[in-house]
Amino acid sequence: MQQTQTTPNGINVKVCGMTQMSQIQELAETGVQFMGMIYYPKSPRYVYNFLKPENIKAINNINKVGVFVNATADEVIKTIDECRLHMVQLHGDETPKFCEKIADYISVVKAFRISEGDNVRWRIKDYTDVCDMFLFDTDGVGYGGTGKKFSWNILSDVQIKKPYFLSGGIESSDIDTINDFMQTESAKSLFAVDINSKFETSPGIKDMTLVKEFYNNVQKLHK
Ligand SMILES: O=C(O)c1ccccc1N[C@@H]1O[C@H](COP(=O)(O)O)[C@@H](O)[C@H]1O
Repeated sequence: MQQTQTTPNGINVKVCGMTQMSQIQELAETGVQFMGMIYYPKSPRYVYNFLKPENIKAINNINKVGVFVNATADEVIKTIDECRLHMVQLHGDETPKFCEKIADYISVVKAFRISEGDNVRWRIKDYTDVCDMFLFDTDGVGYGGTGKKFSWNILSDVQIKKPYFLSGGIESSDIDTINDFMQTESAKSLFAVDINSKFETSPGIKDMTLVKEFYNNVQKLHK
């Protein structure tokens, strides 16, 4: 079976922090383009607390994104092979050199945890030539999955030359704001929205009714 096709004219959806095989299958059947699994042992969504590599490897009907935080290159590469990942999201303090090394093996999404007042242009500049995509999340305590809302206006006036994921505390009620954002210049390279903790009943367990409703609403949006 083929993994999910991405959306050419609208935007894609990534559901991150998946830990339940039945929910992963439900996502794939719904048509959701990307599902993320957290390979960070300190996260309550650490995927190996729930699933074995051989079970993850067997999933072949949705794009599988592995989320890592300051892992070694050996760990990342071993996991790519063990779980047959399609993409990795580097969500820690990885250097451009590290991203470049991993990009020799697989598509790399570099995540930036951004605070108010950050110079986004400066933060991304050394990564543009060594990554495939970017992801923008909110800075906060810990590395991610905090549910803290990202201020999308931080991206205005920044020319982002890579397709990017918008992330950080996105919830169902954001659909109109996403629509408005999609009409702006900043959304030219917007590739996907990334949802996580705001769609959970507990860490790693998604409210699938809420997820499907959000996905269906996003499919109706166009730039
Ligand atoms: O979800 C986690 O536990 C996590 C841990 C470490 C790094 C990243 C993590 N998740 C990523 O965080 C963003 C935002 O999530 P939220 O919407 O604020 O809950 C999301 O992209 C996940 O990929």
